[in-house]
Amino acid sequence: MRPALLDPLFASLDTLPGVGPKVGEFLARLFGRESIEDCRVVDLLFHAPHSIVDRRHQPGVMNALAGAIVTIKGRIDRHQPPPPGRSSMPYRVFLQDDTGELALTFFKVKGNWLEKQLPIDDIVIVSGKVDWFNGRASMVHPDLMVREEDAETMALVEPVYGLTAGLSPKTLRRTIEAALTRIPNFQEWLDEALLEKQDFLTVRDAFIALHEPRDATDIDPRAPARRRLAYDEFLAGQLSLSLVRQRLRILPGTPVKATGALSGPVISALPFSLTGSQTAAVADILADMAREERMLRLLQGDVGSGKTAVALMAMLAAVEAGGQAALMAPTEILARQHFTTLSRLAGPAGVKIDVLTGRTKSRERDAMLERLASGETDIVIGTHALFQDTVSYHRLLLAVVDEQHRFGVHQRLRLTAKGVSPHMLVMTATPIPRTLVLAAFGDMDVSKLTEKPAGRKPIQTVTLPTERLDDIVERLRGAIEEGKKIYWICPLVEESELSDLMSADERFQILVARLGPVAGLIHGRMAGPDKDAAMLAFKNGETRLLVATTVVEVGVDVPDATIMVIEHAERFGLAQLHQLRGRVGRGDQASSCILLYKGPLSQTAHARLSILRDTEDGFVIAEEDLKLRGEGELLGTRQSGTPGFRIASLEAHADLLEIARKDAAYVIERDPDLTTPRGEALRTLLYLHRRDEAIRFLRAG
Ligand SMILES: Nc1ncnc2c1ncn2[C@@H]1O[C@H](COP(=O)(O)OP(=O)(O)OP(=O)(O)O)[C@@H](O)[C@H]1O
Repeated sequence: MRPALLDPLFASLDTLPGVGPKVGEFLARLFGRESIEDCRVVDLLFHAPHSIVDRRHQPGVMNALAGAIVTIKGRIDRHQPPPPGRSSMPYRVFLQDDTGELALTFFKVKGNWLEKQLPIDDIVIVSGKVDWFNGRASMVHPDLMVREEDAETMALVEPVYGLTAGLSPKTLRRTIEAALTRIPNFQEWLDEALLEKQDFLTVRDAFIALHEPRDATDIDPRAPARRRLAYDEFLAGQLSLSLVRQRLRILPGTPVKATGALSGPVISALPFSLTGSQTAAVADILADMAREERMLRLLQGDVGSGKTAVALMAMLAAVEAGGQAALMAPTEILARQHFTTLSRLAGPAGVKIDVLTGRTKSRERDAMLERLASGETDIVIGTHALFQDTVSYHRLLLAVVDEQHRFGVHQRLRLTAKGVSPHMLVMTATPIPRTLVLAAFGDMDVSKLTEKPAGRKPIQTVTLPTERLDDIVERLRGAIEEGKKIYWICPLVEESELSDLMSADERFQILVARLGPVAGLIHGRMAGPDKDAAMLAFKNGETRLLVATTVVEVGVDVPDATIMVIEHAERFGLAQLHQLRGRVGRGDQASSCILLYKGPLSQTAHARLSILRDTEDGFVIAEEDLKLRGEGELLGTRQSGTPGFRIASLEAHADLLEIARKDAAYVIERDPDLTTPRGEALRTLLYLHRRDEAIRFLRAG
């Protein structure tokens, strides 16, 4: 049971003042959750600021750098409302300081609030982003405007947070401030000696310091508050992994003897022969599965290296031994794609396959659950719906978890907690650095697919500025006429006033207007069946160009798609670009990838794109990504930190990971059921970091 002391932090977000349905929806989107019901107050605490606004530094208008957020104190000189009847023109208020003039620019101004708030000759302090145009400085909708006499009320240093369209910085900050008041006084779960040695803050102080930075050094991952929280995050992860391993040792596995009765015919019907790496991985897996001990193996393979075929061979072995296998995919699209592929490959051999996702209708679902429970179904594919409490298996011998790069042990834990003890194969895309494997999975056996299937041609990658868009569209017209298939990737779905990113919707309209009805559209906010239809139309060739967001990033397999255009490539993380690009070059035709960027590029962004242009080796890319991200440039939405961690970063906190691993081992050895006072406190830690599923394994849980 979760300690009562955590209740205020695990209350739903809408228990915080100012969080209604609208703000709730924005926050859910910010945290990547379906709805506000899935968000807790504690989520806000872990949403760390990525920079600060420092209003102590007031450079003067003429010294303000374009694009920088600056604070300027000056006298209001004059107002320039839009001419009558031209309300779409901006309202400008001119402010002067010793160095020059700044135009405060406002759109859609109603009433006379500006005259009241910024009367002529008043001295005011404004803060916001400065733009330069023809030697004139302007600031569009300042973030802050206060009169000189109210200056004390102004926060001199403010944290800046990642936002989502519609959510204002002010609202988010107010909500986070409210969340901070809910932090209880925790019983310390760290060892006294470690606290002293590392000079760690208490958890409560660390959260407060995280959200109340006093200067830029407080934003650095090495800041004391972040180190404390990162350590806790690693410790919670390592502890829960150790608890699982301890449990795994207790529950024996069932030895699985592959007979070849199914895999034989399936292999001979494959349209290709397995690569050496695939064969070796299959051999490793079958050897593990034949043992009494349960398998816990990681299958790593670069994009397009053919992990699915390996997983299929393992699943067939389970079926041959009279059992069942489950394959859990990270997304609905992928679950359905696996279903189609595996049905095609294994269906003819008489293997019964079902697909179960959150979207499966209740009647169909009931029938499916019955088939699973009776053992009629051999292989079930699905999303996390597979491991809900209502699902019971006849004889589950193997669980394959296709994690791609959503690392975490949660689903695996849930499965083990169901009392079944299948062998476990975890698949991840992109070779990931060893430290990351350790952080995400603990010590696991690893098989790697180092070879690409024969006949693959290198993907020709070019980087081009957005200005070349028209040429590209013309070239695509030619390519479509030749029968080629093209992905066009956009970063966001919605048109946002705050950003100049081209949304998928908007790009789709433009491309249809230019190229005709050959284009399709797919994005995360579409209804499930619409997504399927869009994918299918592209697969079948009814559409030849698929405008997509990153929903196609993981696993999507359309082998005859050969061209990919990625818009705003500079905004994606390297590993993510590698994943995206991996959607082409999956067949024997030559493929190309066009990375469109909007300049000017920062040095890091430039380096990032060059690496991608120069190599297709996922391992090199992953290592470089880790190195480059360290430069503090927060590009890419999900790739901006270490996957699966909210504060901890392997790059900045590798030393802490090692300590946490030892600490966890020490605890488990002496207090395997977490019953000592420290053990009790550590349970709170596990809940706080949502690693509490491990607690169910404890005898006194
Ligand atoms: N040995 C092989 N020879 C030729 N083609 C193969 C071989 N193995 C798999 N393929 C094909 O290569 C493509 C990629 O395989 P698969 O979808 O399993 O990749 P993956 O490793 O899951 O990659 P990603 O992570 O990019 O999705 C598929 O179209 C598959 O049919």
